[in-house]
Parts: sequence; C-alpha cells; structure tokens
Amino acid sequence: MKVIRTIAELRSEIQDRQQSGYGPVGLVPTMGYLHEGHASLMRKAREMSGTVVISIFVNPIQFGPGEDFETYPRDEARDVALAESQGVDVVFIPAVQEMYPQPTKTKISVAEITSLLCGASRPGHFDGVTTVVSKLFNIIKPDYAFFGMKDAQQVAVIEQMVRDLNMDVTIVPCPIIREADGLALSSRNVYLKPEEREQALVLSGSLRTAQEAIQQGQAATAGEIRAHLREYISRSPLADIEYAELLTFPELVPVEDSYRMVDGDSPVIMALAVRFGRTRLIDNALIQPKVGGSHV
Ligand SMILES: Nc1ncnc2c1ncn2[C@@H]1O[C@H](COP(=O)(O)OP(=O)(O)OP(=O)(O)O)[C@@H](O)[C@H]1O
Ligand SMILES: CC(C)(CO)[C@@H](O)C(=O)[O-]
Ligand code: BAL
Repeated sequence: MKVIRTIAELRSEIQDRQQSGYGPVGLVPTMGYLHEGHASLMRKAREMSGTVVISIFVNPIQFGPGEDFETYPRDEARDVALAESQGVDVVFIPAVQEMYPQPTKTKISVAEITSLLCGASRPGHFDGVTTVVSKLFNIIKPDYAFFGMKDAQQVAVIEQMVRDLNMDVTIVPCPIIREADGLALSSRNVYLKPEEREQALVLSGSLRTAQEAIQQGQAATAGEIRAHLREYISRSPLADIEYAELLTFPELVPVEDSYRMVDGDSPVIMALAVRFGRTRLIDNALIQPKVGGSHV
C-alpha cells in the first residue's frame, strides 16, 4: 500500500496502475479517524475495483465558523494501518495547502436539496462537500465512489451532482454500520461523555421502534411517525432534537403528516439529527414502499 500526499504523485500512480491493467478504480473519500463503517466501504470497494484509493482529508471548506474543524479527531498512523488491513492500494493524505493552494474561487453547489436537514443547520456545508468531492473525482477519475448511508443526504446530493454534471462515475451507497447496541458508528462518537453515549441510543431506538410500529399497524401516517420519533428521543433528558423528519428518498421532498406509509411508491427516509452537549449525531432509516421497512 502506498501513502501519497501530492496530487501529481497520485495522478502518476493511478496512471501507472491503469496502464498495467489493474482495472476499475474505486474511491472511498473520508475525513479519517477510521472505524468499521469506513472499513465496510473499503471492503465493498475492494470487491468491485482493481485499484482501491481512499482519501483522508479533513476538508476545511465544509465546516462552518464555530464548528469542530480544528478539534476533529485525527490519528494518521492508526488510519494507515486500518486501510492496509482492508487491502487498500493507495491512501491519499493531502495537506490543506495541497488541495487549496489559494482559497477556491470555484464552488460546486447543488440547489434545493441542500437547503434542508443538515444543510439548514450547516449553511455552506454541502457546497464544501460537493466541491471537494468534485476535486477528488477530477484528480482520481474513479469508476466507482463509495459513500455511507449514515450521511444519506450527502449520498442524495452527490448522486444529484453526478447526474446534473454528467460525471463519469458510479456512486455506490453502502449500508450503515452500527455498534452492537445500535449506535451508528461515527468518528464524532469519541466526543460523547459516558452518560451522553448511553442516551445516544435514542436515535437508533426511535428508528427501530418506528419501524416496528409501522409493521404492526400502530403508526400508519407520517404524522404519527414524526410524533413517535420526537416522543422517543425526548425521553433522553440530554437530547436536543435538531430535526426528526420524513422525506422521500432520494428526492428529499418532505412528506405531509397525512401521508400513509403503506401507500407510498418510493422509499421514505426517517432522518434524525440530535445534539448531546457539543456533539451532533445523525442517523436515519429507509422505509421501503409497501414492505414496511428495513432493519435498524
Ligand atoms: N456507520 C457508518 N456506516 C457506513 N458508512 C459510514 C459510517 N460512518 C461514516 N460512514 C461513511 O464514511 C464516509 C466518510 O465519512 P466521515 O469520514 O465523515 O466519517 P464519520 O464517521 O461520518 O465522521 P463524522 O461523524 O465526523 O461525520 C462517508 O461516506 C460516511 O457516510
Ligand atoms: C465525503 C467527504 C469525505 C468529503 O469531505 C465527507 O463529507 C465525509 O467524510 O462524509
Ligand atoms: N460525514 C460528513 C462530514 C461532516 O460532518 O462534515
């Protein structure tokens, strides 16, 4: 496995591997502090690609003022070891100066679906994401790019960008990986104090019980499910709900309270963002039409 820090060296390494006939290139973009969620993306990339590249870059332009850019957890040595254990071929770890030698005057911006959910509370966040992901696509030219469904809105936004701009890459959404007790893995989980970590189970718990309520016919409408999610999460005194929404996926159109879950033609996503002190957690689950749900 090669650890590469410059764009020029990365381009030349990928070109060499292409000329040697390694086949499709798979990219897993990350911000590092890798965990089993990232490892599952690397394994999927390994299955589908001859060359697996992961990027580790805490992208300053997707953080707002007062967010955690400076304190975002970092552990390069551990990350490199984990990537190697998953059979990754190239780890790209650029410095901020390498990706942004001058402040970027060009931004990629997806409209509408970035103004709700995480986009509402983190203005400019998705412009930062789509801009850096476009840069990575231009540098690496991957055939496949792998993204986790934990960041479901990010998947919808990137798929929209790829369609709108005719980018020659296939986006592969990958399932959410959870701790044994249900908490979705996230680099930011390390911020949680023990009591917050315990109470953070209300996110996955509310999604799981909502799905059970739909399957058992106890919650038939979107309004009932919204009420269930809010009531369940509010049992945790430390939880501060930022949003608990139901929307069509991947279009991200909010569904009305009167919408009956069994009548839908397209999947509906239950999407949550909840703060515990200074830690903001997200989670979600898809309800498949007519079936009544997947498992959390
Ligand atoms: N639990 C998970 N299951 C599946 N994919 C995940 C999981 N956590 C993160 N990912 C995916 O890994 C990729 C890189 O995400 P990132 O490095 O931001 O990790 P993260 O744990 O989500 O960090 P943070 O909590 O700070 O957002 C994204 O596509 C993200 O959706
Ligand atoms: C896709 C990404 C690596 C872009 O910085 C980031 O938003 C993330 O880690 O999900
Ligand atoms: N996983 C999304 C990256 C971020 O929170 O900035």
